[in-house]
Amino acid sequence: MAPIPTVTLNSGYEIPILGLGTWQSKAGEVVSAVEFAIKEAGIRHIDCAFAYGNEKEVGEGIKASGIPRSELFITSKVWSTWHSRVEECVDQSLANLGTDYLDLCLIHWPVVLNPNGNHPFFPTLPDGKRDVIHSWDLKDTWKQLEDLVKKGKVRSIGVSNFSEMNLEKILPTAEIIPAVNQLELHIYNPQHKLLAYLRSKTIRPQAYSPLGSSGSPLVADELVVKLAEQYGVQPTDILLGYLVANDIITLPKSVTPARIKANATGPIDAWAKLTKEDIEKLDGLAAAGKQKRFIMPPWPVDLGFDNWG
Ligand SMILES: NC(=O)C1=CN([C@@H]2O[C@H](COP(=O)(O)OP(=O)(O)OC[C@H]3O[C@@H](n4cnc5c(N)ncnc54)[C@H](OP(=O)(O)O)[C@@H]3O)[C@@H](O)[C@H]2O)C=CC1
Ligand SMILES: O=C[C@H](O)[C@@H](O)[C@@H](O)[C@H](O)C(=O)O
Repeated sequence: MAPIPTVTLNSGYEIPILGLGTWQSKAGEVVSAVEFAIKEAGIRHIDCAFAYGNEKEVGEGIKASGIPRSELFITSKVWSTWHSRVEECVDQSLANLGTDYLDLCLIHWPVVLNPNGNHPFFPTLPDGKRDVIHSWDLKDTWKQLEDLVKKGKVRSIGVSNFSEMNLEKILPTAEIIPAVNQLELHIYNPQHKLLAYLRSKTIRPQAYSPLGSSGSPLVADELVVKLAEQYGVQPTDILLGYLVANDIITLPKSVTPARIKANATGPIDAWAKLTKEDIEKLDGLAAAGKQKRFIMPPWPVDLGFDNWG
């Protein structure tokens, strides 16, 4: 099995271009999924988050794989109720994952939720809306992450779900430029303008929900099905290969062994087969009327994204 190619982050560290997503992977399924991904599918990159509530089981899967920690790339994310307590959040992720450092740690969302509200993860106000602290300055969250790099608890730091508007809130005072911005990226939400901005700042994009999230709805797209038939590959290979061809770090989630294996190998072959014209056609689908986001939590604030809502 050929190793999955890596790309270099602005921090100098290498990251495998394909990883395994773990959001909504049930505790009872994720241990064996992670073990299988590492042992049998050549996956070395696992995308986790404190808020997913399954990092302990992900850690068990990592341990069961028997692969040395130094060969793995593990990402976690600081949840919105922990912006004022970044180290506390990261320490819990480290303990759950059974490691003493993260390869990458992200701010999960550029929205701060009340740490003293009516729920530890999703506090709400009496009107049912999320209980957001509007006065918090995102650069203070970023500074805490920079301090964790200095302490050796995290190697690279980045953001997730940040528009240009929110990146501009941290970049002027940042000592460390974010290594990545993890975003919803796929054929129906390619965010071309934001990607050009990120590249101008050396920030690498990471694609979440590359298959359209739960149930992988994007596999039914007409052009994707046509290209898959033409090249004798799976529609998922076209969806993931398209992102990899655009130099985007891609994070498909699965708890199904055959799919985990297919997602780790197929896209690299598909990437080699896709022509410039194929990529241009896939790049143009959203502008031609198929623009769609699948992940739009009810944040009661403007995130500064095009095509939100
Ligand atoms: N930063 C953020 O805010 C976010 C980050 N993420 C990250 O990105 C990851 C991926 O995104 P996610 O939203 O989970 O969705 P994906 O686009 O990865 O789709 C996951 C779905 O596709 C199915 N699937 C996977 N592989 C195949 C295949 N080869 N053939 C058919 N179906 C397949 C899975 O089923 P099954 O598991 O049953 O096999 C699951 O239902 C997350 O798990 C998480 O790590 C996601 C959303 C937001
Ligand atoms: O990483 C996954 C997603 O960001 C997920 O954590 C959120 O969409 C969350 O369910 C929410 O409702 O805000």
